[in-house]
Amino acid sequence: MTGHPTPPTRPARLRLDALRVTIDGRALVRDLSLEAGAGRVTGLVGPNGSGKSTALRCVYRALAPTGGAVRLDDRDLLTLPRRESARSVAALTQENGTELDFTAWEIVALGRTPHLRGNQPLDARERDLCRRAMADLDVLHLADRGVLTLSGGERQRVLAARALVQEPAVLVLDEPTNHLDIRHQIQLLSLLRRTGATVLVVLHDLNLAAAVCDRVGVLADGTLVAAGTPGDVLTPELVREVFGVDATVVPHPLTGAPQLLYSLHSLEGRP
Ligand SMILES: Nc1ncnc2c1ncn2[C@@H]1O[C@H](COP(=O)(O)OP(=O)(O)OP(=O)(O)O)[C@@H](O)[C@H]1O
Repeated sequence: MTGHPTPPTRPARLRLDALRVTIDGRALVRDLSLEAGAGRVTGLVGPNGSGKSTALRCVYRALAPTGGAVRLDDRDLLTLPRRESARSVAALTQENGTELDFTAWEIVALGRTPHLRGNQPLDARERDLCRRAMADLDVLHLADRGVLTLSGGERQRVLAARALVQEPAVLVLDEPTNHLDIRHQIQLLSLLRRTGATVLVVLHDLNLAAAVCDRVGVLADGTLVAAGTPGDVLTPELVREVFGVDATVVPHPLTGAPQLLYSLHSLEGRP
């Protein structure tokens, strides 16, 4: 055996092109067009039920859209053989099954599956890759633990390591900071900026989105209502209109990124 056939993938430009999802006559995503630049971090934000996860599910092919296309560079992702799209796109989502009682190491190693043939074992580079991803996410000490015994945050970090070792061209993440304490939130988001992959990430925390994203798309009721840099998009007017919340926006004193300040009175006078 002379090593594995698939070299680390280069980032690809990801384009959602008039993406539409209709289920039981209800439009969950309406003609969504959004570009995630190669090697850039693009965020998707919006209220509960606005269609963020549904759009993301089309990208990692858990759901076939009713219309439109998902393009990787100029290839139509949805017509690629599953194995090929699995090599290009890694997903960290709320529906990653970890019900099997594998060890944390085994779960992370599964990230290499799309690159392997049959029962081919990991080579030295791949084992090193797994070790480094686990160290980066602070879970190397948990390598021999069964995932079912891990806390929510520990498990989330193991799944993040699994997505990273896939060395994908595109990384899609649905609320990746779920369960994570603030230190591990910052650790994961700063890792995202360093992967070099094209990242499309759903975040609820607008301040984290402003800190990590090059561009942000805002969904409301399945429709893209704004897209641009966090500074252009995350304005008090937009937050009021889309989320129904009064926010004060100030520049972060160290980075200049917009930071939204709320108070318990931010809903006052609103239905
Ligand atoms: N399979 C389905 N069948 C019917 N309705 C669905 C289905 N999947 C999602 N929906 C509905 O579509 C809407 C959008 O759901 P989606 O999960 O994409 O929202 P979201 O923006 O990710 O929300 P959240 O912030 O709460 O995670 C919701 O009203 C949801 O109830």
